[in-house]
Amino acid sequence: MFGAGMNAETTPHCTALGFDDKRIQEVLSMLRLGEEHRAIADRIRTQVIAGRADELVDRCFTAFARTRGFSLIERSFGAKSFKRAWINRLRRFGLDFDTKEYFEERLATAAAFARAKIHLSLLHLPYFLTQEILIEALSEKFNDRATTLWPFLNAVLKLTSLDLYLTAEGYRLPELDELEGDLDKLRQETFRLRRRTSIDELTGLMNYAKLMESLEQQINRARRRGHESNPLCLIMSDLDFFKKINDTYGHMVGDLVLRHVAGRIKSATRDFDLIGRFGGEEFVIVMMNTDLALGEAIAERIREGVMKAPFHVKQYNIPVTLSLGVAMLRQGENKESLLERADAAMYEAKRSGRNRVVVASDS
Ligand SMILES: Nc1nc2c(ncn2[C@@H]2O[C@H](COP(=O)(O)OP(=O)(O)OP(=O)(O)O)[C@@H](O)[C@H]2O)c(=O)[nH]1
Repeated sequence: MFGAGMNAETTPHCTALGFDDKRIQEVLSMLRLGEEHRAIADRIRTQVIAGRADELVDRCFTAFARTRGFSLIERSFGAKSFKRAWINRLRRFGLDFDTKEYFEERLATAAAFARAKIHLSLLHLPYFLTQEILIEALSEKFNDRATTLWPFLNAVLKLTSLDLYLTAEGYRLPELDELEGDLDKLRQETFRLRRRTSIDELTGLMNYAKLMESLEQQINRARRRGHESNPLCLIMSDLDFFKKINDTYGHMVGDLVLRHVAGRIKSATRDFDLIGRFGGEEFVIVMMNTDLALGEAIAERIREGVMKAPFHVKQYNIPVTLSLGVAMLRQGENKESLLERADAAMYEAKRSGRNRVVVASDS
């Protein structure tokens, strides 16, 4: 609202528009407003405005209230309170113009008007009218004695310029809000897209692309740090006779089974192991700082975790087992070769009866 009171402790509009102490000083020096204007503004308040603020505003308020667009001010802020605020602001003319609070009040007022979609020129008008009132009142008081009058007129012009400048700045705030809102939406969209491109929607595990990217990164890391001290193991696991589950209970139940299996694999592994859905009913686990013996133990734990109890899906109890192949990264080996060896070990587990772990030879 025009001239409404404000909370001196917070200056959010100043902050949003970058009006820190340095920028405030820049603005004041641009307008050549200095210490001497404090004293002049003081004299204007005490010698010209004091006791006459109502009358001075009254002189032009009726005409102002007839301007096109005033009804918008009336609707948004109320004509009476707008007038009262104008009078209060006149009483405080130029008071503490070099403080953050002064800037904040004008910026906040302008932002409120801009948000109410009231045109900037309509808010500029009371400042121009205030300027006119004061020039008239000063001319009357000093009887047009130019040399005495000039410093006062000069202060009135500069302080009005400051108010107009701050008003125009404050009008930018809704635009910034909008930009910030758009940025927020963009961030959310990016986040959503990133999730969609890296997460398997059914199980919440990494999808194939993300899994491959992470595997590549971990292999490079293991290479940099040395295979000996940083062994890397990979498990390829595949549900046994999953086609039968789909055929018996339907594809939707099959999907839920896959989701439950993913959950049990997660519980059987460590927080820092990487788990991904490799394809239909195949899961891959990448384990850093894990040698073949430990890799095998974790694969065993996964197998037992899945087998230990049937999955309750809808009204069915569905037993599921996994076949798993484990391979450890060899010196100079790439991800394709590592995956192939783990896959071959997994097929070996299938061939030799399923529901078991086979370890690929590391030599
Ligand atoms: N419900 C569901 N089924 C899938 C999905 N992806 C693959 N499948 C099914 O998984 C089954 C895999 O069957 P097969 O490759 O013959 O293997 P299996 O029946 O598990 O037998 P073994 O692997 O030899 O033990 C097929 O019926 C696929 O349609 C999926 O996302 N959801």
